[in-house]
Amino acid sequence: MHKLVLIRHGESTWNLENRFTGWTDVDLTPTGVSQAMSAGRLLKAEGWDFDICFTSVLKRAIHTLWYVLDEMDRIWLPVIKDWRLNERHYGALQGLNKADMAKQYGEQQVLIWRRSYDTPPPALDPDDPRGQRHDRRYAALAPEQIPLTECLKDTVARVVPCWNDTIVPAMRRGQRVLISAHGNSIRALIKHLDGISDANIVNLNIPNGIPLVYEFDDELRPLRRYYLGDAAAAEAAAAAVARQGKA
Ligand SMILES: O=C(O)[C@@H](CO)OP(=O)(O)O
Repeated sequence: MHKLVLIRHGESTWNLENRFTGWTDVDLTPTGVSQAMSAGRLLKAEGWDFDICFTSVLKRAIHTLWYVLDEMDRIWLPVIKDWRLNERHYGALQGLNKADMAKQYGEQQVLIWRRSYDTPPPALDPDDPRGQRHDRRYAALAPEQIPLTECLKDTVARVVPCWNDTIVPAMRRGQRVLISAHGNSIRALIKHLDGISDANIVNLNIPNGIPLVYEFDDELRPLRRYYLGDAAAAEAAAAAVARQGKA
C-alpha cells in the first residue's frame, strides 16, 4: 500500500482578511504558523516520515512545509517547488473581499466563482499590476501559460500533469511523499483521484493546516482519504471555509 500526505497551507494574511488570493504571494499569519507547527508535531507523534516533498512556488505553502518539517526534524529533505501546485488563479477578484463581493453580486455568484468547476472569475488585464506576467519566478513559462484567471477545470489541467510527471514516479520508486499546497490545487487533485463529479466538487472545502492522508493500492488506485487528528474539528474548519463566501 502507498500513502501520501497533503496539507493546505496554514492561515494566510489574506485568509484572515477574507480576500481572494489566488497567485498573490501573501505570508502566513501567526495562527497559520502555529497550525503548520501543530501539523508537524501531529505527523511526528503519529510516526509519519517522508522521503520527498512537493510544494507550490508561493510562500504560504513553502513556509507551511518548512514549519511542518522543522517540527519533524526533517528540514533536510528534498523539496520540489512546482508552479503547477499553485492556488487557482483568481483573476480580477484577487485582492477583493469575499463577503463584500457576496453583498455586491450575491452569494450564488460568489459560490460559482469560488467553487464551480468550469466558470472562471473575470480575467485580469494582462497589464494589471496584480498579474504575474512580470514575476521572475515564472520566467521559464511562455506568457500565455501564466493565467489571467482560472476555473477549477483549468487548475486540474496543470495539477494532474504535475501529479503524473513528478509525484507518481516518486511514489512508484517507493518514496513517501508530502505535498504542501492550496485549497483549490488540492481540490483539483482530489477531483482527479476520487473521480468527483463536476456538480459535487462544489461542496468540497479544504481546511488550513490539517494533514490529509491518502491511501492507495499497489496500482496507485485511491482506497480512502481522511484527516489526521480530530475529524470533527477538520469538518468544522472546512465548513468555516465554505462560509467565507457569505455576505
Ligand atoms: O482566495 C483564495 O485563493 C482561495 C484560498 O484561500 O479562496 P477560496 O476558498 O475562496 O477558493
